Amino acid sequence: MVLTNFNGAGVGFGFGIGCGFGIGWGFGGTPLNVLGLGVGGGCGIGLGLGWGFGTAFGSQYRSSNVTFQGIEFGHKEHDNNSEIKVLQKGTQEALLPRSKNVSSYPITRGGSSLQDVDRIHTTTPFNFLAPASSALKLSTMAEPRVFTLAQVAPHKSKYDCWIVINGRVLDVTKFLEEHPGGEEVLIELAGKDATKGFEDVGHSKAAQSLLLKYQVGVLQGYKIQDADKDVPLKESRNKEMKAFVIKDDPVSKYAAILDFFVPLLVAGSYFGYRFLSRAAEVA
Ligand code: HEM
Repeated sequence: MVLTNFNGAGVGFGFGIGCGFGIGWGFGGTPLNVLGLGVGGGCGIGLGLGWGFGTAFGSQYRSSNVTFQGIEFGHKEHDNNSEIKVLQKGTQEALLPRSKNVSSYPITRGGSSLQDVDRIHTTTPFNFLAPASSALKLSTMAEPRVFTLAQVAPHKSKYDCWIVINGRVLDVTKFLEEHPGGEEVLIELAGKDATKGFEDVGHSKAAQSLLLKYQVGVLQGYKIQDADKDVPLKESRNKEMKAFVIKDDPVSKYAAILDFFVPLLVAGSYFGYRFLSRAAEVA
């Protein structure tokens, strides 16, 4: 669970006769479903129930899972049992256990024992996370650009941020703000080999597929397997995602609605009761 602070438009209730200010319950954040303390000013009508608009301040607990292109990113346990499908020359498919790191398949150090491996497909629909365009760019590249660590090292700022993961040289400048783990970790490792950090976190398969999107070359001493030009590359089913979407916890949404209406009901009943008893007295 993650605590999120918000400050958004709110609705407050004021009690009094005539005009007055009230402190009550408010909604804020986007979408307007977050409960917080609201401060509102309003004029009383009739029995003096005042409504006002103000600002709501508060905190909301949300699930730490994030949704990216409609897919929930969790932790590595999510896909521990899944398998990786590796297409080999021709149409034959081979299944490899998940325990092997997907990012190590298409790239091997100093020549490879996986000469027949052409391209990675996953059994989960994560292919489209690395858009076809970038996969195409990589797989059809005659020779990927080769960099030494010394050449990667100068790209170490927030505005020009490269890291190396499993021999892939990645330009993650545009990914910094989107990274669910925060931009700081990436900036800290900018210009360096971040393989250990990346693997220690236990990134999901989806995260590993994302690496392809940011690859600009390979580290000297590593080699990308040739892609099989006969296998057509599928176009991305989804458009490229611009931002992460925080998935709201449905429970807190209902709780917020309940918290909003219960006080309203109580106040309504009280003023209704007073109105009726006064009417009975007059009669
Ligand atoms: C291009 C490289 C990277 C990509 C594409 C990437 C992607 C992601 C994604 C998609 C997540 C969400 C959780 C998941 O699906 O695993 C995540 C979480 C995270 N990443 Fe990365 N990441 C990268 C590099 C790194 C590096 C180098 C570090 C640190 C050394 C790091 C640290 C973290 C942390 C701390 C989290 C949060 C984990 C949590 O919520 O428990 N990431 N990353």
